[in-house]
Amino acid sequence: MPAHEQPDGLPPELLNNDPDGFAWGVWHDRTPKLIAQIKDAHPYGPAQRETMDALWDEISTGRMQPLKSGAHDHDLWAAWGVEFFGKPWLDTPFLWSESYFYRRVLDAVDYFTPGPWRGLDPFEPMKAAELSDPTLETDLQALNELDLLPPAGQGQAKLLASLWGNRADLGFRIGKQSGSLHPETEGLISDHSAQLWRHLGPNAHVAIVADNAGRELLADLVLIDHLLEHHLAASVSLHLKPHPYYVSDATTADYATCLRRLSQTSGAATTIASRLKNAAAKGRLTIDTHDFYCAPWSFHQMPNDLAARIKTASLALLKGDLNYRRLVGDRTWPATTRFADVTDYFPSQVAALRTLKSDVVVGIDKETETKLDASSQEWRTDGIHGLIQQAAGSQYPKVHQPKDSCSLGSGVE
Ligand SMILES: O=P(O)(O)OC[C@H]1O[C@](O)(CO)[C@@H](O)[C@@H]1O
Repeated sequence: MPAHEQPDGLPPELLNNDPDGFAWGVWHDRTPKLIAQIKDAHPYGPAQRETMDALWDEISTGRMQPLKSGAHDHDLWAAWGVEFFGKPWLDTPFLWSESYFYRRVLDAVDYFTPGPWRGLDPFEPMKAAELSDPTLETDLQALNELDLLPPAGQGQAKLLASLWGNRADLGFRIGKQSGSLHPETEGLISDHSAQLWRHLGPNAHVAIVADNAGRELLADLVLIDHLLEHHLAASVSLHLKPHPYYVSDATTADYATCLRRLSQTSGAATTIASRLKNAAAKGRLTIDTHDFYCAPWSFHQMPNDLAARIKTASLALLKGDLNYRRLVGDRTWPATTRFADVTDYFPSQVAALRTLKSDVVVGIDKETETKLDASSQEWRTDGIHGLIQQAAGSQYPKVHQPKDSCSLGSGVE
């Protein structure tokens, strides 16, 4: 057995404690900056500020603590965190701990606590700033020219816009220069888009598991409209986060805000917004969510009720880096591992649209990997490279089986 493999045949999970790993920079560089930004963003009182500072102390010098005892989901996290609480944050898995960090932020700002701060999205000012960026108006006006292309060309352009919209991720940009943006296909290191389109048609039901609000969600909405308008889907369900997460992840409130923003630009954008509202009114565009979308586990542990809903989709389109980590497992997979091999447990046909922002990647051919490794680019994490991957079907042998689905405790869907 190769040295990097675990006895169950899976490569090890990515942890936080590798100074050369991507997670190291997230904890040492981005996290303190993000905490400072959240404290700046709202007129929080001393208790919330002290709790935020204590969280940073705990991460940087202490051991991981459970949620405060009154939290509605205290027991759930207590069970989920049993092997991690009491350990230094750096000694825990990256996927698990980053998710828990965002839960602790909501705790610190009293997001779920009955009282005046309940329900205030700590990341809202950062999301709002993106929607009022003056360059956004020019980008939305460009939709008018797109209308002049033949439908297939429009579709491909909108698919790529939805992919590259994932570059505009607020959490990821903290502490980074905004890298030079590649036009369209430059930077695309794996492209199964032709295969992806083959799953679509007049009777298709598409589930889009969204990632970020702002520019990315706007691009997703434009793509959804295209699918519905051009008979590439009979219906679309848009899966959003049940509460704020990973800074810019889209919630229902963000969806409503983005639709409003679309309708504020005259021409094609307004037309798209009104068609989408119409599709929502007719039930062709539905919104879905599940607490599991903010759980710290990979999709191998997707609860049965969510899996049953996803299973009705002809194609599930998973957006972004975090959904990709959860789909393939946040592990040290060789980059040449087949995408189909690590995703065939998923309840439906699945495609990933992801800008690479963290270490894990699969489905890259050897030649491309060698070329990228030889370049001076940090191609796995620089937020510039992207992929569109789709498993051709289940003709490959299963590499691993889904684990038991996770329990979300009582009171959850
Ligand atoms: O918004 P996305 O594309 O899911 O990216 C989130 C990524 O950003 C990070 O949080 C880094 O800041 C990654 O750990 C994470 O996978």
